[in-house]
Amino acid sequence: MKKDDKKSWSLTDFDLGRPLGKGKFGNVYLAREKESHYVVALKVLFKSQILDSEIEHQVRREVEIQCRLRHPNILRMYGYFHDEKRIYLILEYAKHGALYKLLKERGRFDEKTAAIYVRDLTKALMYCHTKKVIHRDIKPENLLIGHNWELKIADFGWSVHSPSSRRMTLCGTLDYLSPEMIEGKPHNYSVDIWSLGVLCYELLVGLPPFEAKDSHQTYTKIRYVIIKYPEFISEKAKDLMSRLLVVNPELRLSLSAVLQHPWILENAPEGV
Ligand SMILES: Cn1ncc2ncnc(NCCc3cnc(NC(=O)Nc4cccc(C(F)(F)F)c4)s3)c21
Repeated sequence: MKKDDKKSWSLTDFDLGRPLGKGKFGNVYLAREKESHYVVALKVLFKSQILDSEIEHQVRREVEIQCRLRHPNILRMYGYFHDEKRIYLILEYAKHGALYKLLKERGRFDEKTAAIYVRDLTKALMYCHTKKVIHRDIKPENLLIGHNWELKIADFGWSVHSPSSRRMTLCGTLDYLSPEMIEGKPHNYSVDIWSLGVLCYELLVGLPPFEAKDSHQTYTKIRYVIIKYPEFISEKAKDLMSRLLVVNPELRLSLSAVLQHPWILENAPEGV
C-alpha cells in the first residue's frame, strides 16, 4: 500500500466490493486498490453525520494514533482521503469479520477460545498503553478476526492519549463503561482494563455482565459491580474477572499480571 508517487488517495483508486458492516456514522466496504489488487476495507464516514470541525480533528487524531500503531492484534489503518461529502478510512481487511457476529453465532465461547482472545487483546492493550494510547471503546463490535482467526482491535475513533477527562459523547452501549467514566471522573488507561473484564465475561457467558432493561439499572450494577457468574464458569475465570472488575482503577490487575494469571496460563499457553 505504498503511495510514494501520488500524495493522496481517491475513490477512483479503488474497485468497491460488498458492504462489510453498517455503522452509525457510515458503512464499511470491501475494496481493492486498482493497481496493486491489494484488498482493503474502506470505511465511509458522512461529514453531515458529524460536525465538520469535530470530525476533521477527530479523524486526524485517529489517523495519527493508528498510523503509529503496528501490532499483529491491532487493525492497520493505511491512510484516509475525503471528497466534499465523505471521509474514507483505508483499513486492513479482517477476513472473519467482527467478533460480536461470531459470538452471536456461537452463543458463547469455550474457556480456551475465550482465554486466547483475552490474551491477545491484553497484548494489544499493553502495546497501546506503552504508546500512551487508551482505546476507551473495547467491546465485541470493535474487535475483528483476521484470516488466522487472530483478534484485532479496531476503531480508534474514540481513543485518546492518557490521561484524559474528555467527556464520552458516544451513545453506544453503556455495558462497557467503567465506574469512573460513568461518573465523568478523569480516567486513564485502566478503563481498558475494566473493559477487558467485561469482554471476558461476555465471551464466556454470551451476555455482558451488567446488562439491564434500562440504563439507570446498568449504571447501578456497574458502580456496585453487581455481577452473577453462571455455574459453568470455572473458578479460575471468575478469579481473573473479579480482579479486573474492580471499582478503584488503582486496584485493578495490571495487564502484565493478566498474562501471568493461572486461567490464561492454563487455557492460552504461549505459542498457541
Ligand atoms: C466489519 N468488518 N468486517 C471486516 C472488516 N475489516 C476491516 N474493518 C472492518 N470494519 C471497520 C473497522 C474500523 C476500523 N477503524 C474504524 N474507525 C472508525 O470507525 N473511526 C471513526 C468512527 C466514527 C467517527 C469517527 C470520526 F470521524 F469522528 F473520527 C471516526 S472502523 C471490517
